Amino acid sequence: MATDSWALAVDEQEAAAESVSAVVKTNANEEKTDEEEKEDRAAQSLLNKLIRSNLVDNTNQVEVLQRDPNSPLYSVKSFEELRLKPQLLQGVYAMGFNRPSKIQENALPLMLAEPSQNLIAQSQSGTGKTAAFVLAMLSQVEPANRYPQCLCLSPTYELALQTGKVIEQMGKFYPELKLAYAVRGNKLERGQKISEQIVIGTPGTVLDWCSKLKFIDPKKIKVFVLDEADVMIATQGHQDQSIRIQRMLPRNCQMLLFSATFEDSVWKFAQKVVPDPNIIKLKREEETLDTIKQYYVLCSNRDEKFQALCNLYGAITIAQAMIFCHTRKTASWLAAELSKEGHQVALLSGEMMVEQRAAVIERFRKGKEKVLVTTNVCARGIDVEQVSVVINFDLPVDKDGNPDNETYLHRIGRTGRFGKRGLAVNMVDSKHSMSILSRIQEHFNKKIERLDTDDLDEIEKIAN
Ligand SMILES: Nc1ncnc2c1ncn2[C@@H]1O[C@H](COP(=O)(O)OP(=O)(O)OP(=O)(O)O)[C@@H](O)[C@H]1O
Repeated sequence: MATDSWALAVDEQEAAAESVSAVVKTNANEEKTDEEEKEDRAAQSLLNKLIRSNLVDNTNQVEVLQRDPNSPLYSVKSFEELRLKPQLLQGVYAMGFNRPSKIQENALPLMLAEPSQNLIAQSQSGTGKTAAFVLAMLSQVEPANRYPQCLCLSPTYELALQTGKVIEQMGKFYPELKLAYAVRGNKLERGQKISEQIVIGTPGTVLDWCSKLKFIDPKKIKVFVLDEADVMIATQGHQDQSIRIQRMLPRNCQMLLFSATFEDSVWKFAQKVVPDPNIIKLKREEETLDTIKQYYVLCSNRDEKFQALCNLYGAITIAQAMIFCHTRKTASWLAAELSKEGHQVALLSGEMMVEQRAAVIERFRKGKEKVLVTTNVCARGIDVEQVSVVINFDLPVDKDGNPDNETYLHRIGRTGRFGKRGLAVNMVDSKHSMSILSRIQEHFNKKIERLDTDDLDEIEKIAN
């Protein structure tokens, strides 16, 4: 154990603490993990929405499986071709959209077809799913009718608000159109009926409003949207509630389900809530290590790692860099030490509120800081395109201490589109982390070269 790294020791301490509480409260702990996972994914999703300034392009193939082979699906190249109502077209252009995104050009003709079609659609975050289903809802709603006709489920209050904003923006040329939020804390008087035409909310409250409290007549719903299905199913409760809501809707109600990822569990859930679906899948772009120069630096402890990082600092700050640590504690420590050395660094940490995190990322994106210190959990799913240097202050490992190859690839890989050159430096400070590095190297079959940070010529070499 003496040769093991500090990070490992921290890991072990944390794991030990976790197992103690697990023994004390097994069931509660399981629920908490579930809840934490949901919060983590929901926060991530919200963060992406807050920091996203435009559409994420995707050059990969779209897979379309149509329910009715006799109605060929052709994708549209312009919003005009969709024959949207004039107010909606106005709304779309007012938002600055010139043409449909890939998922929109495939999904919209299907969602707007007569008779109505059900759809399960998967496409990575930021590709225009929200705008797609908002257009579908707004196309079907009849503003003159003062009762809920479209129902949209979101995993959290904050995500519901974000979708609500899109509905408001896109529907702004329909002055009579109103939106209600079915979220905890939004209390209505008993016996009241909702007059808003679109209701967006979280499953628990929507279920109460449809059944117990009868604020909504589910039989009048024409379009049912289940957004962020992958985030939604991270909580068992949400799945059951969504299914119960779906069962109350009329048979001819259009059911639409959207998800950024499509693991088996999402697929199973999707099939339960969307009968006879058409399916559209847009694959995520593959990341590769082909254009990345990978190095490792051999150290014997955390202080040496810090020293090596300081030696490298001039070279890495030619571009923007992200430094990954295993724990929040290390990240905070490192950011503080770098600041003491006079370096301007930003810290992105799990303790921060989502809004604070979004602000940190925004500043970094604008180049206000050149170095961002963070942990993996925090940075998962965040694409900061201009980052070309990644330092693994701690190598990515899974819960069992094995190499986490997927995270390694995600941290330093590049998609075809951003195929610029990049640099990755891995800090190794024990036999254990050396063995992790070897396994990562073997897994990707890509050589990771040794770098001596005391050798100025070598540092010069990597900087160019
Ligand atoms: N056709 C378009 N043209 C230009 N911008 C668009 C278009 N459609 C959507 N956008 C913009 O692109 C960004 C991402 O879109 P959107 O939020 O709909 O993606 P999403 O796939 O729903 O993401 P998530 O999975 O995070 O919910 C938003 O800022 C949105 O305003």
